[in-house]
Order: sequence, then structure tokens, then C-alpha cells
Amino acid sequence: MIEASGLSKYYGPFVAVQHDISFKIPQGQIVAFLGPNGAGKTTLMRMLTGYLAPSAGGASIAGFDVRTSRIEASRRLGYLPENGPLYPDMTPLELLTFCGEARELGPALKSRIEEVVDICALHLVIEKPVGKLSRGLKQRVGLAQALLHDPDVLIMDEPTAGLDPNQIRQFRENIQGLGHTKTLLISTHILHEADAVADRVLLVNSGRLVFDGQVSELEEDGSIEEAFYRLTNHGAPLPPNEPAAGSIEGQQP
Ligand SMILES: Nc1ncnc2c1ncn2[C@@H]1O[C@H](COP(=O)(O)OP(=O)(O)OP(=O)(O)O)[C@@H](O)[C@H]1O
Repeated sequence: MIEASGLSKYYGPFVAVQHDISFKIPQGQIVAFLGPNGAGKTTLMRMLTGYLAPSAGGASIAGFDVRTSRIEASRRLGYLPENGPLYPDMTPLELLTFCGEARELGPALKSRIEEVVDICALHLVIEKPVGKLSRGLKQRVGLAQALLHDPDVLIMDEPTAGLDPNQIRQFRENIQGLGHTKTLLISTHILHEADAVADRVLLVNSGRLVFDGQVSELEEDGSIEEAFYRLTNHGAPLPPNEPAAGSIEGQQP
């Protein structure tokens, strides 16, 4: 459902994604995309969604090349970028109507909006400008927009960043409520998030894919924090005085 073939990305002379990253994510799988700050997760997600042209390689969604069959690919893809895009002056209703019209959902749009408003529990804020909503509610509007056309594939860039524990739990319930009917790729800084929702982990470090497997494999030789530290620090063990944190934020500059 999601395929990366030999992807790499240079920003001028700077190599953000290197070593021809390739992987396949089959239908129904939930995959957590992990890595320290600056590892290349957003760059990879942008290439997978067709928002950024790779320097080499390609990507496809549901068998459609994101560059040469862009419209077909985007019909099957819901993308929640790191910060939006949400128009602050629009209400959720206006935004969803605008997105649905742009996607030519036709007469089904009204009932589909009602469905995603239900899934994301937006009833109370449906007429309030997006710019005046809390961060958690904005994320739920973003999710509603990504789900609107009922895509087979969802790619979400740090959907729980900046949310409080209640909002994270709520968001996790939304994701789990989608069941395994959709293929999900979710980047996160919260290791236990991966543990809670994902069937598989892709871990990137300095633009390279350094682990591809199940969360249980990551935990074979200790905690997930220890495995993360080892894989992002050239095999070095987690120093004994290092606090075992649930969040990896700030591990690398
Ligand atoms: N437009 C750009 N021009 C130059 N360098 C860039 C650009 N976008 C990203 N980079 C660099 O590419 C590297 C990877 O960035 P990217 O945003 O993909 O990392 P990330 O894993 O998503 O990080 P974070 O977890 O902090 O969001 C970083 O060193 C970043 O500074």
C-alpha cells in the first residue's frame, strides 16, 4: 500500500535522506516512524506523499506513483502534515466543505462531513474558527480533513506532538478506532506511542533506515528506550544515569 524505492534527498549539498531507503507497508498495517530530531522523518514522509520531489528513487501509494499518477495516489491518501495545513479563519465546517469540494466528493460530501465530525468528536466546535481552537482540537480537525475522502492510506507527521496526556489518549483511541482497515504510517517522538499502536517500527537515524521490525524485537535486549539509544548512537549502550523517559524529544540537537 505504501512503497518507498531507493529514496534519497539532498538539500543542496546537505544529505537529509541517504542510502536509498526502501520499504513496503502492506494493507492494514500500522507503522510507527521513529527517529531523533533531524533524522529525516518529515523529509521521507513528504517524499512518500508526493509533496517533495526526491533526489533519487520514487514512492507509490496503492500502486500509484506519487509523481506520475499524483491524482490517483492522492485519492487514496490522507496526509496530516506536521503543522496543518489548516486555515485559521475558516471554521471546521467551512474547511471540510472546502476540502470535500476540492476533492469533488459531490452529493456524498454532507454525510461524509457528518461521519468525520462524529469520528473526531468536533460537534461542539464545528462553527468556531480553527485559529481559536486548542492544539488538540486543531489536530482533530486535521485528522477529520485527512479522513474526509475515506482514504485507504493515512500518513501522519507527529499527530500527537504538543498534546496533553488526555488528548494523546483520545487521539490514540481515534487511531485504534480506525481498526486495521486502513494502512497507517505515523511519525512520533513518543516511544510508548509506538508500543501502544504500531505493528511495526521503522527507525531512521541521520537519514538512514537503521531498524525495520516489530516493537517486540526492539525490546528483546531491554527497554525500548535502550534500543532507541543504541540504534541512534552507533551501538552504544544507554548510560546508566540516563533517565528512562517516554519521550525522545531533545536527544539530538
Ligand atoms: N528545506 C530544507 N533545506 C535544508 N535542509 C533541510 C530542509 N528541510 C529539512 N532540512 C534538514 O534535513 C534534515 C532532516 O529534517 P527532517 O525535518 O526531515 O527531520 P525530522 O526527522 O522530521 O526531524 P524532527 O523530528 O525534528 O521533526 C535536518 O537536518 C533538517 O535541518
